[in-house]
Amino acid sequence: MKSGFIGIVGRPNVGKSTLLNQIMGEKIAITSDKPQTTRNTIRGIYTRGETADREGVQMVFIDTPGIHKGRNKLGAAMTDMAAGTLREVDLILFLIDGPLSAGPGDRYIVEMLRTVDTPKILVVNKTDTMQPENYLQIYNEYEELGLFDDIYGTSAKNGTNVPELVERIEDFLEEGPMYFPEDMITDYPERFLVSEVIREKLLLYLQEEVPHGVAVEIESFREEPKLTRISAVIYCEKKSHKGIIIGSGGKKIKGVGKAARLELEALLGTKIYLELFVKVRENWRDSDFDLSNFGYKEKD
Ligand SMILES: Nc1nc2c(ncn2[C@@H]2O[C@H](COP(=O)(O)OP(=O)(O)OP(=O)(O)O)[C@@H](O)[C@H]2O)c(=O)[nH]1
Repeated sequence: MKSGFIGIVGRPNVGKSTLLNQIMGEKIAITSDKPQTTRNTIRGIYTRGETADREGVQMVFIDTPGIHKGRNKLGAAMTDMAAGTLREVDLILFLIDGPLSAGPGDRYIVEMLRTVDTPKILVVNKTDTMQPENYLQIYNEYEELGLFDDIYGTSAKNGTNVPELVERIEDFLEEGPMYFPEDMITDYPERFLVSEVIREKLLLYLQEEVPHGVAVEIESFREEPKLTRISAVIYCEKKSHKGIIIGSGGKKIKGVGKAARLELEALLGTKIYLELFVKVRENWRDSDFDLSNFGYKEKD
């Protein structure tokens, strides 16, 4: 069979998680319309068994966090993680959703990609929002760079051209082992999934500057026969943020907890008792200790 690792890179909000979910056909990466949602690397594993006329394939997708010029240590650590990923994978999918001339974000990634030998496919996503002439302009602009082995237009949201892209990815993979069991979709521990779902709900319920200064840590995760008990701490940067997260009479935090619990019950297929606490930890985004503690940075 063929197998390999595929890194997905692109500016925040271009649709990396949506594409991954579309390929996998199941919700594993967390999406939201606020940028910088995905802080950790999430893997999706796509396995197609061998049939009479086709060999089997296993693709291990690595969803890198949004690469961007880091203004603080969190941003810089995210960019480092993504750059390291690019060198190790068998193929890079670079997602964009607009012209190169539109902003510095994509240019920054293009410059990074120039330094990496790994084969690359450019994915022009959100074609459902583009006029054909806009698509053509983007296509030409990028083709002139001479950096990509192929260019695909997709709508990750609708699934347009996604199966074709998956087929093309296969061309870049070589004979290799099954890295993971056939029925495994993601190797991320449930704990991580839980913290991401809680964080996603926070992003939905909170406005403006608070969400990105928020981290979620799972304190305990206990599986009982008919119930999973989870207790999680939401860390925020300021005392005033704590008040916003809790809301008057605890309304906000109850809403977050309920929405997270319902989704987690569906995802994990069990009843859940979810307890949420809010704590203030000033400047956690600039602290090396806290970054590694929350799992956003490799420990030294
Ligand atoms: N119209 C349209 N919207 C899309 C498409 N793909 C993704 N989106 C939307 O774009 C937003 C961002 O999508 P994500 O998948 O979270 O983006 P991401 O690149 O993973 O973002 P980060 O995790 O922040 O790096 C969401 O609101 C998606 O619904 C698409 O093909 N068409």
